[in-house]
Amino acid sequence: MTKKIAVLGAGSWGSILANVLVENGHEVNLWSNSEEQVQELNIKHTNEKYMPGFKYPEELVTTTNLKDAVKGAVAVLFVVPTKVIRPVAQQLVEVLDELDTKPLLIHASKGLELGTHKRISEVISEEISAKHRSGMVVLSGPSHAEEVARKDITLITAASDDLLAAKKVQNLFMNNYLRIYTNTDVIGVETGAAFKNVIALGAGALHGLGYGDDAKAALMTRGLAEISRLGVAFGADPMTFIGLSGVGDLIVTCTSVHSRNWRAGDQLGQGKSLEDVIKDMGMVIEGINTCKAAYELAQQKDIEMPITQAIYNVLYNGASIKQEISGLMQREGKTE
Ligand SMILES: NC(=O)C1=CN([C@@H]2O[C@H](COP(=O)(O)OP(=O)(O)OC[C@H]3O[C@@H](n4cnc5c(N)ncnc54)[C@H](OP(=O)(O)O)[C@@H]3O)[C@@H](O)[C@H]2O)C=CC1
Ligand SMILES: O=C(CO)COP(=O)(O)O
Repeated sequence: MTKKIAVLGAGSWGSILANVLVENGHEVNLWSNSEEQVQELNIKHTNEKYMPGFKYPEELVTTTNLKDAVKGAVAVLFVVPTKVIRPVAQQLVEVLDELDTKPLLIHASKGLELGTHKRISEVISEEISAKHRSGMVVLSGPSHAEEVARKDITLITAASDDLLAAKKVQNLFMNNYLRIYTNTDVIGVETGAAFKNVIALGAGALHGLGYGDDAKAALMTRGLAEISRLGVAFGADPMTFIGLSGVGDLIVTCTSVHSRNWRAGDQLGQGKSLEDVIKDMGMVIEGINTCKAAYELAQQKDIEMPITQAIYNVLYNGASIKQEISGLMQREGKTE
């Protein structure tokens, strides 16, 4: 049955998830913060900055008016960078109050809020109370917009404390190339999604420096140990980290040329400055802020996270990547 859905964020992932929903027969309003992008999407049905060469369906409606986008929507999907989740939620709650509606809220972003270290669903729930929403679901897992755009096979997770709400999201998004699994470990799914971006920066850096597959496997394996350690300290179920939003997303982000985090690390490894990497990427590199949040949390909770600390030193203290790798290798011998 056709449902009206609002998608907030017209970047690579937001616009492609909106495309999936249109293909699944839903009425979709995509909210953008740029009048120029709205014109491009509504008239030419393209989004050259974020998804070059892709043709969007004519049925997709893009607008800068949040109220128009949300009016009548049974679900609202956040797909904006983590750093603007709170201000966007603050804008949305005003509109929901005015419209007096209570949609299902979904988010597909990956990160932790800087400063508070809160998970994205926590930030949204803080700004939009139960009075203005009918549920909160996290959509996450190994998925690059570029591959979903060409209908490659992709499997992801819909996580919620409320299994019925997760099942609704499963039904909205599932089709013959996108398969959704439900999950009730929201903390595990969100922390796995956030922290894998930090390790992906490291995987890219190893590639940029010319290291091989042994080093990549080592980083991913010991990186997963750090992700699980910190996630469990948040209250996650350790088993979640061997699922799609854990090792699944770690694999795709540490090995794919589509990953902005991997590409950023690769360029750092080749000697480009962080400032230039950010400027030239033109898209969000979530791992940079998440690394700071993860580093601070590890310090606060006294959790051993040597790889995260090394990446933090490179990003925030101007340390040399080679020296950090050497420091990691010279640590005293450990039991696995
Ligand atoms: N790309 C992917 O394959 C995947 C991405 N994700 C996650 O999805 C989230 C979004 O990523 P992605 O779409 O790739 O990012 P992009 O950098 O491609 O796009 C971000 C979009 O958000 C918009 N935006 C930024 N600030 C605001 C604001 N205040 N109000 C409204 N819109 C705003 C940007 O607009 P502007 O052009 O004005 O900057 C841009 O359209 C991230 O957390 C990412 O980790 C998850 C899975 C896959
Ligand atoms: O989360 C992603 C893949 O699952 C996208 O990763 P990047 O943000 O590094 O492109």
